[in-house]
Amino acid sequence: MSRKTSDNDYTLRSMSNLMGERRKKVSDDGERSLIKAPSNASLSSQASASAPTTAPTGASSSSTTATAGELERAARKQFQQDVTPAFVYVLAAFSALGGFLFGYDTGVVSGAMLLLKREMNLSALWQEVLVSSTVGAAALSALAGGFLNGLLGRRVCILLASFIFSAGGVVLSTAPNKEVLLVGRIIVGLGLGIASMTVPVYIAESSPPHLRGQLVTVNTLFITGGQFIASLVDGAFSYLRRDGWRYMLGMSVVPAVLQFVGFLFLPESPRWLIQRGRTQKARRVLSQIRGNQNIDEEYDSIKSSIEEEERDCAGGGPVIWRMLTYPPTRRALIVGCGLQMFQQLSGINTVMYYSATILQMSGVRDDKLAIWLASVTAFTNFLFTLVGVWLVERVGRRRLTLGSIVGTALSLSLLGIGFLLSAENTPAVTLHPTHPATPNSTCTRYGSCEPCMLDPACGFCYRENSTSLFSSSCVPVNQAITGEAAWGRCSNTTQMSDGTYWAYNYCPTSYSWVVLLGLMLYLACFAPGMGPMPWTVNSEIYPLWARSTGNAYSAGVNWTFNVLVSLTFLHVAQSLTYYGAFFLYSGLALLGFLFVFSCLPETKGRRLEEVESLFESRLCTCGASDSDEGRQIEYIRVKGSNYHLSDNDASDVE
Ligand SMILES: O[C@H]1[C@H](O)[C@@H](O)[C@H](O)[C@@H](O)[C@H]1O
Repeated sequence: MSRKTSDNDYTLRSMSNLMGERRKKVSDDGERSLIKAPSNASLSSQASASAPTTAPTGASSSSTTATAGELERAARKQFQQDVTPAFVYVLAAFSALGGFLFGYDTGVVSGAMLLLKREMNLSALWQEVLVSSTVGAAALSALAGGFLNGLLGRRVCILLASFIFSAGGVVLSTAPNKEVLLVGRIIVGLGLGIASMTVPVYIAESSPPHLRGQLVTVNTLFITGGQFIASLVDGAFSYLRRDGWRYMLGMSVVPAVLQFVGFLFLPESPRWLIQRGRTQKARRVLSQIRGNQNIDEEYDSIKSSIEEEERDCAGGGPVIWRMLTYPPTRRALIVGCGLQMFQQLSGINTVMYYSATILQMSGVRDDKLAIWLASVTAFTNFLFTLVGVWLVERVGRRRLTLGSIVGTALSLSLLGIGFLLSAENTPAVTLHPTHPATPNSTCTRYGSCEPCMLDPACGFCYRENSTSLFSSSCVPVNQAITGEAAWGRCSNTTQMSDGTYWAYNYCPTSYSWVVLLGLMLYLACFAPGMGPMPWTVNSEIYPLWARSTGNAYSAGVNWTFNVLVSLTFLHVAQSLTYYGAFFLYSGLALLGFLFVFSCLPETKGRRLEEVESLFESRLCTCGASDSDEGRQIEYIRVKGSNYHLSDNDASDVE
């Protein structure tokens, strides 16, 4: 608690220990020279210096010149080879199957719904209920997951989640009617909530500090990978005349069973074991996941930090109450929940959900092709999450998130501009037919495509020749099949042989390239930072006693805003237009930037036990109040430490 440790201190200390113990051979310009291990301080200072450094050589008389960066890189590489057994990667990969299921189950439903609504004759309300029931159930079970994690441990919770996923998959694929489908979707949501909050915590607690960010970010890579695979499965099974949705929804059983079996053999988190007093087991697990590294230092540090926590946080009341009344954890919770909220407010799931519509706007009018091309969007999200995995330990969480959210805000504005240009140049309605079947239809009132498209009850029916649109009308939609008009020229299919088209949810435009560019830029900016960092940061900012509760609440916030944003998107677009909606999300992302800028400290390279101290600093002003400062100083006194309130003011508190 009272440790004042610089970034990477642990990693560098361990590196220099290794180097000191064994005098590593480091290859430089093809010449092998024995480099004397620098002390921790000198390694740190060398690392910060940019001038070339002459590395003192031991046996060799020739001196080798290496920059501090090269030295650090070589030492880091050697260190990582020595202390990162393959087991940690296996453990992270099996855990991240939870992320895969998260992505698959949230992604597959849009394609499944296209088939289901036809086969089961689902009303719009039932479709909405089936989609959002999973996300709603996930929000609730994420909250319950906090309690279960503390009680049963991370491993049992992951086993439970994969069991629930498997059961949900079986129910969905065999459902005889929509009521059973709803039960299946709720079951899957219960698994999702538990997995989404447990997996990042489990990976973070098992990883060595220098890999933690990367391995937790792999979980988000699996989420976006799951969404991508789901889009391919949707495309493939959309050709089946009957029961395609059963395969789409049922396929999730495969990764769920794989994860369940894998976790029968994987160990519990060593931190949870120590907290529960199962110290022998914890030591065995630590040795297993740290390979040939000496685990004493890490074990002692976790243990003493838990003992301190138990002493200081012995006060009663539920964990969430203790978190809210203790300034460092309150600030951490605000940062964690705020990040998750802004992730969803930046509109990722509207972009993912409406990518088919956006693609249609760009001229892809064939439904099947639009479904296939939507997988290009999902793939872009996946690809750029990979960039995040690569960057997280290089540039750190804070800079990655800040850069990502600025880019996200700008590309959302570009999307807004694309929609604005399309709206300004929207084609006029030239014909105003009526039909006795829909006497009170609002569709006949509209003079152009834009307002017609924004009304969910109407669609735009138009004929196109090579240069312009002519004979266009706004007609009511067939509520059972939104791909068709209720009557008239466009009532049989979306594209007629004479060049007549039915556009539902979009308008023909020549500015679609701006929208497409905005979409690609959006994903390229969002996916490396704002996509994974909320999950990664949340897995590391809470002390052990508050970790599962903190993650439960922040995951709950993520799911709640997910359902809020995706359910309200069409209504927001209706009242503000599409461009208004995207400008709104852009503004919200800018607010998110201010929030991240003032609240998110850098956690890269620190041991989990050290991260709490970052939220004791006055520099992190989120959630601080005047009375807190007194409490905080008192708290530091109780610890009897010389802890610096912040690195900058360097004033010790006795
Ligand atoms: O981090 C993930 C990821 O960005 C997904 O693409 C998105 O669908 C989820 O809502 C989000 O939590």
